[in-house]
Amino acid sequence: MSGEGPFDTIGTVGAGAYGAALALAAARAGRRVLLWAREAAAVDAIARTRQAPRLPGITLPDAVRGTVQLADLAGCDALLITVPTQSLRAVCRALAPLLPASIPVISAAKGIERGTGLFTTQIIAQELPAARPAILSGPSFAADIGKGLPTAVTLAAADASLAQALAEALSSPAFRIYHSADPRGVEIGGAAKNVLAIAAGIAIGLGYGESARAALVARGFAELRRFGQAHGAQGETLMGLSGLGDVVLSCASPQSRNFAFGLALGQGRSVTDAAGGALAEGAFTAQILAQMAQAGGVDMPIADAVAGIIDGRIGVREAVTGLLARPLRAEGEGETM
Ligand SMILES: NC(=O)C1=CN([C@@H]2O[C@H](COP(=O)(O)OP(=O)(O)OC[C@H]3O[C@@H](n4cnc5c(N)ncnc54)[C@H](O)[C@@H]3O)[C@@H](O)[C@H]2O)C=CC1
Ligand SMILES: O=C(CO)COP(=O)(O)O
Repeated sequence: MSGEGPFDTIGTVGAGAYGAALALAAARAGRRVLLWAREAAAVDAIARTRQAPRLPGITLPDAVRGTVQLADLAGCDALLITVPTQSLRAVCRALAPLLPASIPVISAAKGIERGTGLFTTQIIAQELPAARPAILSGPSFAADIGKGLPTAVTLAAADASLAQALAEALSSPAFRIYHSADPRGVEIGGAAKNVLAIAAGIAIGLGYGESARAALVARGFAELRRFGQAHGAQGETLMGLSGLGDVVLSCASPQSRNFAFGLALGQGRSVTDAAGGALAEGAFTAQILAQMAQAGGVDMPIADAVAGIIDGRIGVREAVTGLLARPLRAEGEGETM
């Protein structure tokens, strides 16, 4: 026993696809859930139909209650924040005067903040200095969680006993949460895999085939590991669910919005309409990831190519030609993990 908890009531902040899915997962784990949404229409829909608008066809149990009042979250034992990375700071700032000290605040966003280069647990630490930040990440489509399909993710916090207690409180038979004391490793995997998924989508959209995709995924994962190593991530974290696991899922499935965004780019759609209104976190992270890599002397040609395409610095075919023209070298050169 860790002495943490009990985590009877969980607040989920953001009622998009993943917020609704994690609210449902927490309810299946036996928690009461308060689901905060910015949009009153989402809360109304949940009350009337028991369905969240962004997770259609999935019934939320009565243990999940919606609210538009941020202050209602003050009574929760832990929070799960599921708003996009670039909105996380604003949401934490609004929560700051409301939350009790030491409350665990778990980010489920997968990205890096533009302008600061901060990971999501660092944003939480800055804006909610009395809270205890954690991160939940790993291969898990909201729709799969919603349907109760088997899913496994990692929950990490600097305090290992907190990570374990939260993982136990939120796990259920079909939603298995492994725990870790390496939040940086977990959040790097989630952020970088989105950029790699865009690259994989581009390769398929261009018609380059499955062999090219496999090569890109393997070389992309080598980049992710180099970046992780430079930022103090543990090798086993990067090789685990939140790193390799999510790279495999997101680079292989058109269900991934990041992959679908890349696919549309490869098929000739413009950056402005390739996402089709869906959230592709990698489009917001690519540039800052490439900048951080460059500043730290980490070679990340695939992330750099994706950033160049999104910034309009380089065309899709030109970017791929550039990758293919790189000098051949020994596999594993410069990698020690
Ligand atoms: N959908 C999925 O399968 C998964 C999503 N994630 C991550 O979860 C995060 C959210 O993704 P989704 O829920 O899928 O996106 P979504 O687009 O379905 O929903 C995002 C929600 O955030 C809310 N929001 C945005 N800015 C806000 C702000 N400033 N204040 C308050 N609310 C705000 C929106 O109203 C919306 O309800 C992303 O970082 C994503 O990478 C992680 C794993 C799986
Ligand atoms: O992170 C995810 C699966 O683990 C969801 O991927 P997308 O955000 O690309 O849809």
